[in-house]
Amino acid sequence: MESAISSPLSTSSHLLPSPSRSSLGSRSQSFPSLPNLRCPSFKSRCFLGIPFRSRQTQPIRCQSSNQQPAKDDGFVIEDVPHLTDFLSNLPSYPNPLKQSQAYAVVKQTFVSTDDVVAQKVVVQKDDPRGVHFRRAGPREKVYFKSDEVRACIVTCGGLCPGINTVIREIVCGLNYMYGVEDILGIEGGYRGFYSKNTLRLTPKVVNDIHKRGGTFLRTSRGGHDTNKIVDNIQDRGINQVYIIGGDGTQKGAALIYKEVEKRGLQVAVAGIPKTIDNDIAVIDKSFGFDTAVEEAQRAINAAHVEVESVENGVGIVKLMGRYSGFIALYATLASRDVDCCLVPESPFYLEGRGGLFEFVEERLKENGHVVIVLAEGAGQEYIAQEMQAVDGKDASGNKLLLDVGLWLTEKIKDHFTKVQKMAINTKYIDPTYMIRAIPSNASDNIYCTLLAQSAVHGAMAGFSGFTVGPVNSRHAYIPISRVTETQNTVNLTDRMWARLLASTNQPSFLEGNELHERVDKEDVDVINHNMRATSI
Ligand SMILES: Nc1ncnc2c1ncn2[C@@H]1O[C@H](COP(=O)(O)OP(=O)(O)O)[C@@H](O)[C@H]1O
Ligand SMILES: O=P(O)(O)OC[C@H]1O[C@](O)(COP(=O)(O)O)[C@@H](O)[C@@H]1O
Ligand SMILES: [Mg+2]
Repeated sequence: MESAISSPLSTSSHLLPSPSRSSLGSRSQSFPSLPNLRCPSFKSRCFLGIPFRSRQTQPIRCQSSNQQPAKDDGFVIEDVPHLTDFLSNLPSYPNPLKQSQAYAVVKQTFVSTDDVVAQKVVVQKDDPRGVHFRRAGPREKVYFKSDEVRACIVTCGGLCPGINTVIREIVCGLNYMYGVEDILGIEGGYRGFYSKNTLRLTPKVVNDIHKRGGTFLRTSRGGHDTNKIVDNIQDRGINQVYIIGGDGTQKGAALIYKEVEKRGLQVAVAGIPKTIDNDIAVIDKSFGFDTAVEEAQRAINAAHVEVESVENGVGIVKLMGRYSGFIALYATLASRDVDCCLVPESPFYLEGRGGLFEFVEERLKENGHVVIVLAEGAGQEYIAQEMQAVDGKDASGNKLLLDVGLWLTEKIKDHFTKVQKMAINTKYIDPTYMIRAIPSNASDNIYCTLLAQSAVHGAMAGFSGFTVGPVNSRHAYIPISRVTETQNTVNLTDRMWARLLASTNQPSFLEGNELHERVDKEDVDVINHNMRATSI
């Protein structure tokens, strides 16, 4: 690999020529006719004659660079920063992948600088073209010499199947594709930058780690100190930082990027989104989610076997999902043994007509047993009202949740024995840590590989302050702020939730037209948010 990098580079005939970044000629170009459209963080940039939009600006309608009126078709790019935004004279080099045997027969090794991924694929004829993200993948030019790269990897937040695969593939991707040999592991999350020694990572060291659960680099909550971290990055001569973690971690990554930019350092900061809850916005799905849904089947199956074997058996399985009930929803749909699924987005109530107790009673009479799956964030307001618990937080500032599974088990037990005078058999299963701790399955492993490689290509190409992930199945570079400003939640007005209701035939816990009235008034995200906050 090294010799391939240092050998003279030839342009393979199979490579389609793609315009270089500078040939687009518009990164630092201003638009005299549109003086107010400057984007503070990305400067004034243009793509196919259309300025990029930052989060601070409104959607832009513009003229092309030759001052011909551009077609106003509502095309918007939400682009990621590039090192040349603040280091204008940074030299670039031909991508060593040009010499790669693996890519020798690939029709188009490099992603065209013009390629973008549409956020919305279901559209109507007259809709504006909408928001797009830069397509991920290798670029013809890189902004780092391979032997000058000193990369580091850090993992933060809770565990999730697949973290080790991402670590492994970043190391192998950097080494095998780009000939990078200097890769450091930061131990124990963000605080490891300034409180621990680093680990040397090589393909050999990480060879088998994808077969294990957890994180080879260990993790932590809290301890994010931007200045100390960036001081450390600077002191160690690190110039590529790969940060694997959830929404909290990505917020931390954005602060690191901003500080790096402020100090004018040639450091690429790449975020790889991790969350078992699947609550990261914009991307299709987070890694480890499929594995978690699969593993949850074992807990649901165990609950079903238990309650089927006794009289009036009530099985309760609590799954992960602080604010988003995706694991509960998908695990329920996959299982077919679940009678009722409760998620944080959908309020429920226990007593009276249409309530959970009535439903449980009906199912017990009908089948002799019932299985309830609930996400950990479901019904929190309900429990808090009763328990008057103090608002606890973890080291990262996340609200500590009360155990809804235990609470519901007690409530059901109480109701049937004391009020209904009916003997029931409750079985409560909380498989959270058993699920989180397993290695990722085959499809998540492949997904993790793509994420890692996309991150490596992006950093080598000089992008920074970005998160990588699939948008409508195509990997894209997404501004970090886009994945941290909102959370992905189960949309009760989507067909997926209706599919669940149709499959379990559970009550919707919503009075008649209440939901539809709200849909008319507000947009879907607001509804989800309101539903979480509604007291029941
Ligand atoms: N708003 C924030 N700004 C900076 N760092 C943050 C922020 N929120 C969380 N972090 C840091 O990110 C790391 C992981 O956050 P946490 O919420 O525990 O997990 P996750 O990233 O999985 O959501 C912790 O080290 C925490 O200090
Ligand atoms: O007990 P821990 O390690 O703090 O983790 C519990 C939390 O971690 C999660 O599994 C994932 O949370 P993060 O993605 O924020 O790390 C949640 O579902 C759960 O509430
Ligand atoms: Mg989080």
